[in-house]
Amino acid sequence: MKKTATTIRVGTRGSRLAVAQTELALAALRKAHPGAKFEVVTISTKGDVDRRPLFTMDEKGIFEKEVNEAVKKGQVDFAVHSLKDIPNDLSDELIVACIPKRASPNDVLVNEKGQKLKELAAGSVVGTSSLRRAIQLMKERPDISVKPIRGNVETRVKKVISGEFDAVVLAEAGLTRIGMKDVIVERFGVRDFVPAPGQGAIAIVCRRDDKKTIEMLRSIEDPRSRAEVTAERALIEKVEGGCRFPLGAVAVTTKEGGKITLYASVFSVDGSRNIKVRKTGSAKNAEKLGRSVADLLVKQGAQEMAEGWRRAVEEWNKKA
Ligand SMILES: NCc1[nH]cc(CCC(=O)O)c1CC(=O)O
Repeated sequence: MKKTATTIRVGTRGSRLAVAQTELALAALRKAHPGAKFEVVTISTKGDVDRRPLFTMDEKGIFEKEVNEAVKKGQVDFAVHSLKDIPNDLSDELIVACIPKRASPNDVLVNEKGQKLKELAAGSVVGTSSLRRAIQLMKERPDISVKPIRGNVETRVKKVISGEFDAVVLAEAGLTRIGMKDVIVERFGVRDFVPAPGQGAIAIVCRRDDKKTIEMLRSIEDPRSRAEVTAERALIEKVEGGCRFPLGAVAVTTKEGGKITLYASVFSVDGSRNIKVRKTGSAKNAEKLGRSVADLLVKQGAQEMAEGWRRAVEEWNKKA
């Protein structure tokens, strides 16, 4: 009798972006494993009813955690996430088994009128819930008003179209993946407007002891992307955990390959101080590069800045 292939269950959040990313990963996996059968299991989480926290970022990854729980329990074989949304301290039973080829890490400005950041009228209301984006916007344009915005990517775009916001800042990767890149007006350079660590990368999480799945996922691993995000995440590991702190970090593989340059940027609460660091190192030792850039940041006072943010965020949360 013909043996039927077992179906591999794939967990994802239900947002349009999460589903699109899962389909992208599956398209690559199907190519590498033509015989394999996949079933997408949408795990609806609290995050999908529009409850992402605002500026607090305290609960980073809570919704992704729910999906990872399903992996742990064996309800699904692996889960597909935005790397940027999953915390460094993954549960011991789980691993990031695969980083597929990363999309652009850049942030972009979205609005209806085709206005670049420089061209927005004074007093324009720009939406973002990221401290990192907010502080970089305010530094460029102290005369605009940066306000928190809720909702998933398409909701945020709708809020610009409806006129509730004059513009929003989003990740180019997310907009592109859900087929909405035509609303992009301006693409910020990663050295001027430093993205979040891991931005643009997809992480596939599975059980550490599931050798078969790990092996299969390895077929779509992109070593360059892995090295880049490893450097970025090693950096946040060493600088105050990264939460509640507007830390930008992006690693860029050099043209010749083999080496990566890691750019990092942190701001003080009032935006008056900005520490920017850059270092190039071997892609083979990406973790070491991340740690050494962290050391450079700390030497220049990043830890004191982080403490300032911790206090400020506590105050905001009390008021919220
Ligand atoms: N926090 C939400 C989130 N998580 C991943 C993306 C986009 C894709 C990515 O950054 O990899 C977004 C939206 C955004 O930041 O615009």
